[in-house]
Amino acid sequence: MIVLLALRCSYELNQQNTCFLLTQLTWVDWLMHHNVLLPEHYEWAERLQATDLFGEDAPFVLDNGLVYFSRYHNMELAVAEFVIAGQTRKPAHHWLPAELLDGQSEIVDGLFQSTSSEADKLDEQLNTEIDWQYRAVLNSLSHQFSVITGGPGTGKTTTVIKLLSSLVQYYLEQPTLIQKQIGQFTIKLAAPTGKAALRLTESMLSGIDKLNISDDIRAYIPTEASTIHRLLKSRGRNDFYYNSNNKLPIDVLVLDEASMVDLSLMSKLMSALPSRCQLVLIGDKEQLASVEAGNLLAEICAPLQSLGIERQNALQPVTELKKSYRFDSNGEIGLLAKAVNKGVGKAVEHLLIENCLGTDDANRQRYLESGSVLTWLDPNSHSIKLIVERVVRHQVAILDSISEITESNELNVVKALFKKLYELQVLSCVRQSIYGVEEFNKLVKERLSQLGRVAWQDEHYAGRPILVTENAYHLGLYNGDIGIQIPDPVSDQLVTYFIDGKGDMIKLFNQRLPTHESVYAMTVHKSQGSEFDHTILIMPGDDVGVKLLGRELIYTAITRAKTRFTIFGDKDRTLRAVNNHTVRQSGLSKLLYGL
Ligand SMILES: Nc1ncnc2c1ncn2[C@@H]1O[C@H](COP(=O)(O)OP(=O)(O)OP(=O)(O)O)[C@@H](O)[C@H]1O
Repeated sequence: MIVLLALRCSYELNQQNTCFLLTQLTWVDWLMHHNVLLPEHYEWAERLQATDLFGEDAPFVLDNGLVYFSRYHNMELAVAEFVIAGQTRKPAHHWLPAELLDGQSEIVDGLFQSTSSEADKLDEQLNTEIDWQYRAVLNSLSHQFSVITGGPGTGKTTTVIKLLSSLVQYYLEQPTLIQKQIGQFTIKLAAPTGKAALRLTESMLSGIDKLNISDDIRAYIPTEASTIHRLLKSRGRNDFYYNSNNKLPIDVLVLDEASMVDLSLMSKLMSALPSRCQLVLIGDKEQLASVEAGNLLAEICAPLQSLGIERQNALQPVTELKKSYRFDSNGEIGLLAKAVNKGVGKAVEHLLIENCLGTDDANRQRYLESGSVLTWLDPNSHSIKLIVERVVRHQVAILDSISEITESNELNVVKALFKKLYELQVLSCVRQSIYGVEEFNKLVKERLSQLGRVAWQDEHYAGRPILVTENAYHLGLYNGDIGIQIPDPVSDQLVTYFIDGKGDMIKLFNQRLPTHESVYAMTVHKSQGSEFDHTILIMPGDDVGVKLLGRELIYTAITRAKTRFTIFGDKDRTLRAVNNHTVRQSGLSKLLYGL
């Protein structure tokens, strides 16, 4: 029994579940069919609890019919306790006025009056459309723990800036003497990966400029985000300088891309926050969940599903921003994202069929080059070549620009190359297997070498785009960073260039590069937190586990596209994935909301 339970718990962790339902011991059925003598299903709970395997200081926990390794149960309990306490408490900044708890704030009203468009104001007056950004600021101002979730371009960063600027304005309203007594008011920004931290840094810098925030308020709002590991000062695997015994000296933490954070890291982070610290999670609850166990953001946002009209104006800790300011939600990418997200197979099928490219190759190539917003390519060995050709042409244009680099125009050319690089990106659902990342990268290199633009045997070559696959803090490079290899105009040696969040150039000789790979294609998982003008999604060419291929994966891929989205995949397999809503077993939403 012990071995079975341990095996099953480990198996579930590999499947990103923190626990499993005791009633679903399908492996036990199998064993029973093979005459291995085990107790009947209904006897398990009783028999197990009679052993010393369950309970305090024991390896397993049975809670609400769910079996956990104790460690994961403790983490879930800790996260649930933190969230429940924070959702029911007002922020510990005692200088915030009482009327905030009634959802009133002249400061917030002022911030929205100057920026809401006339159309938004009219909508608000007519109550046809709630200004969710406004509600989000009030909601977060009145809770110690809050969440702002929303799809791409719904104004999450803009809302965070308004939230932080109102907090700072309230703080600055205190007389200097009181400010001195309160001490320095410290706000920090963090994200789970280095790439996400860089993107947040970029968005904060441009958002603050757009919103015309005054200099005295600006002085308190950070623009530079760090990774969670760096914020907590990682000392190696799962060990941090800041922890439950040595709390972070901060008053507010904004954590972006929260959907990517797993249970273990979130519990570490929460335990390191002092009781005065306000935590605001930002992210898209519909995106792929963390690579490791748990689906935290979606579970914390669970009450949104049942939020009735009557409660929309009441203060609550979780707010969903619904209006996209980046792409037209009624445009084809927006419609497809919505249809996939809601699992409406008929609508997805309709959009795919309507945008299906016929069988004439010349026509298909032309469309891939500069066709409609949405395109669907039916897969066969020939059409994958069309995508390879498209990427090769893009790559050749990059190679041609590289020859223009000189010592005097280096930074500008490198920036232009990165802009070009982000114009097109192929995403694949899988690494290996047919049409996986590895195969696609090989096909592109092969073609470039046939054209004489690359020597097949060279690992490093001019124009090669690379993806960093580990965090290298000492170099300021992180897992998921993208670089391009270019001959250095000074030494003429091949080097790799990166651009950091502040627009500064990092240049490395290849011997110093952290582990990396070519990136003509990357996995959808790796693309989280990035956007590209034209995104091409390649569905797998064979059946991969249903667990892997769900609507969250396809939604994440679609929402990486800024202006064009192409899908290459078998229609039935694509629709099956859209119907597959990945459910991860966990007890968090039960602990939080009894759901
Ligand atoms: N209320 C608004 N009115 C007009 N434009 C807005 C509004 N809110 C945000 N925007 C604009 O929409 C764009 C996206 O906003 P923002 O970067 O805040 O969204 P986001 O949800 O953080 O995006 P991301 O998908 O990068 O996470 C920005 O150009 C921003 O200036």
